[in-house]
Amino acid sequence: MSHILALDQGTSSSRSIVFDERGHIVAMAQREFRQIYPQPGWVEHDPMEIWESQWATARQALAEAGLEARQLRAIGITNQRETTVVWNRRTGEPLHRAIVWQDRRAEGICSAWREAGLEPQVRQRTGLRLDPYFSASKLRWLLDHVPAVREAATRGELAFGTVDSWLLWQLTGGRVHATDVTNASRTLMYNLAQGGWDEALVQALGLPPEALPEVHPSSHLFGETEAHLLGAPVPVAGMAGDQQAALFGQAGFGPGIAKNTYGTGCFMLMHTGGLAQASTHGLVTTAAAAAPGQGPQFALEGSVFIGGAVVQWLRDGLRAISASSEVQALAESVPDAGGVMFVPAFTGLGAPYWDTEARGTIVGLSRGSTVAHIARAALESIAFQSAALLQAMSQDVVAAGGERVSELRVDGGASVNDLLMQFQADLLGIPVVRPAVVETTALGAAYLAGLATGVWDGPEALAGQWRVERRFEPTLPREQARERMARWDQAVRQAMAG
Ligand SMILES: Nc1ncnc2c1ncn2[C@@H]1O[C@H](COP(=O)(O)OP(=O)(O)O)[C@@H](O)[C@H]1O
Ligand SMILES: O=P(O)(O)OC[C@H](O)CO
Repeated sequence: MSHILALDQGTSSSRSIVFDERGHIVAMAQREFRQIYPQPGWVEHDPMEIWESQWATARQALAEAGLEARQLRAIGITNQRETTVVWNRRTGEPLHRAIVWQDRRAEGICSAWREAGLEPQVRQRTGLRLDPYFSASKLRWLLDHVPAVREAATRGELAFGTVDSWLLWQLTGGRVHATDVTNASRTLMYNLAQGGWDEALVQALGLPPEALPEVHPSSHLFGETEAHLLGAPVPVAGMAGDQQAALFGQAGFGPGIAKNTYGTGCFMLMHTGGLAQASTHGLVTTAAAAAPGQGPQFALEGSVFIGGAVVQWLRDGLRAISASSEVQALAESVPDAGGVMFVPAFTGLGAPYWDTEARGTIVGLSRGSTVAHIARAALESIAFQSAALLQAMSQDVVAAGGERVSELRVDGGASVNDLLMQFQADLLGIPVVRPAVVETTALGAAYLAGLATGVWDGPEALAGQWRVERRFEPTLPREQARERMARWDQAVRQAMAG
């Protein structure tokens, strides 16, 4: 039996999972690490904590699987995307804490770029928008504010990377500085149509091209780990950003397949095949992970900043529940939200609205409203935001003469909530499908690594491994679903107004 180790470096924890060749989980280890909030709107991680927590879970998962490193066929890496790490390529020393994707400090840099008229070329070349979410503005902030970063750049010693590159650098003992197309496509510097760093754009953004990693396909032999780290060298043969890896792990290998991950935020991706389709409805275009021989693949993506995090707010902010798992029972204790609408725009609104100024809003309260109605409205807000993404995707797809999505594949921590999944199906009017293996992110990374090392011949062999655990069929009449969406849109307008 062949085994693959997937390293899943997420925003709040590092996880390592050993899979066998049937895609079954053999062992898993997880470790949380520090979230650092130096100022409101800023979020940082310590790059050494990222690496050490990841390395520790890799050793632990191997031990729990009862395997030695030499018995592994390959390692696949998947990671929180956009998060920006800078280090000295001569000494290997990090030059600053990692600036996390959620961090909004580069807003001023983005507005200056917008004022300089860069937005149209950024959109056209990278498929993204000028938003501090993406890496380039974070790198520029580091160059502008941290003398050590600027000096390293002047000496040609600066290395920039997203978290995949940083882990690969550590795993290979500083021998390999590389990334994959999916991570590169989240930096604002990658040219989707040409496939590679966009030198003219990198120059226009005032960034040093020699600091960038080499870009390779996601299923590729990136390098071998240093023998002493795990006990034997192991090929690193797959790398992808976590949302693209999840699409791959959901057997999203070709056009028309859509998945939504319900974690802290929600990330919906729809595969568009070999076509890098531009969105005219507030989504971004991104590289999808591809199997060897498939050629470049793309997806439309929408990100919701506050998804499952609204349940954390019910727990920690409102103290309405003491554990996230209690939210379903509280919400089900009332037949509906009683007219309450909750827009959790705590940090502004992401796709498809893109409004940094919007703030959390609860409307429709009456004398009869209780905390149960608010909890129900909070859960519903996750589904409303996701429905707005799917609506935008359908509009884009139909405008390009394509087919609407026929079902939504789901995963992530909040996808265990049956009430939420049923409401999602009701709003969308299409089935919502939850697979048996919900660790789709790590599975996708394992698939990419296994495909590059001959564990599987091609995506056809993997499509057969995808199994449905539960299918939620829509039951709400479409007219009622439309009315509810209209009320949601109205509540969003109120959140955006103030
Ligand atoms: N039963 C539940 N119902 C709704 N949300 C839940 C439930 N259990 C966990 N969550 C939410 O899921 C999120 C965690 O999901 P996870 O996929 O681990 O997130 P991440 O990868 O972003 O850290 C948290 O925001 C939590 O509030
Ligand atoms: O680490 P996660 O699962 O919260 O995912 C973060 C995303 O990749 C950010 O774009």
